[in-house]
Amino acid sequence: MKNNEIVNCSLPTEYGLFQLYVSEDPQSGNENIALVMGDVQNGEPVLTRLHSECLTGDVFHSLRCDCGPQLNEAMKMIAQEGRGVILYHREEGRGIGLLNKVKAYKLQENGADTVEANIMLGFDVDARDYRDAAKLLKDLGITSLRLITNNPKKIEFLIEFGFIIEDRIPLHVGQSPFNANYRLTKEQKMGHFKDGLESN
Ligand SMILES: Nc1nc2c(ncn2[C@@H]2O[C@H](COP(=O)(O)OP(=O)(O)OP(=O)(O)O)[C@@H](O)[C@H]2O)c(=O)[nH]1
Ligand SMILES: [Zn+2]
Repeated sequence: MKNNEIVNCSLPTEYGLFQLYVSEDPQSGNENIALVMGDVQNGEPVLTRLHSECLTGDVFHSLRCDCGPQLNEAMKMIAQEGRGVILYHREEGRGIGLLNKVKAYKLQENGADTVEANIMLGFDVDARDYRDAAKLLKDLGITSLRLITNNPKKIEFLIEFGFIIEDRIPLHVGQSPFNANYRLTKEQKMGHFKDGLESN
């Protein structure tokens, strides 16, 4: 089996200097993305954010979700420590893609919650597959993590994939009246940890 090609360059950001790594899966052609700061191969647990792509939140500052502030906060936390990784996982809309996420948003405007909307469209509640992203993390020589998340499924997956999760760090940002139902559904129907879904 052919190995992934991995390229990198430096990426100065508002939060500090990261190294941008991009790998391409030879079978699927999918690109995987990691922003790395500091020495992440020295065996110490690495502060890590496995961030699911959200064009509307990450780029357009949408208040329908909490993704944009979560990404910014995670970059800030990593910059403060001078060490860590953002894995930017390109499975928009919990894996259903942007077009279908917009269909789901439209259904939500007529009363469905995020889970019901996915089901009405014929999708799993959460269609994400983290394997490619986790592979890039392994390729970067990382084995042990302090994971920034409110989602227990990400922890379960990474443990199954062979990582040691030394700690979980909740995120407390991105709350707005526009995403109150979205956060409530994550807590009540998707099992997300409550601590990060409320303001600090
Ligand atoms: N299908 C669908 N996807 C959504 C919706 N709102 C946000 N998303 C996507 O959900 C993903 C983020 O997932 P979340 O459940 O908010 O959070 P998480 O990444 O699982 O957990 P954290 O690590 O705590 O942030 C992004 O890919 C968003 O595009 C929605 O209403 N429907
Ligand atoms: Zn979002």
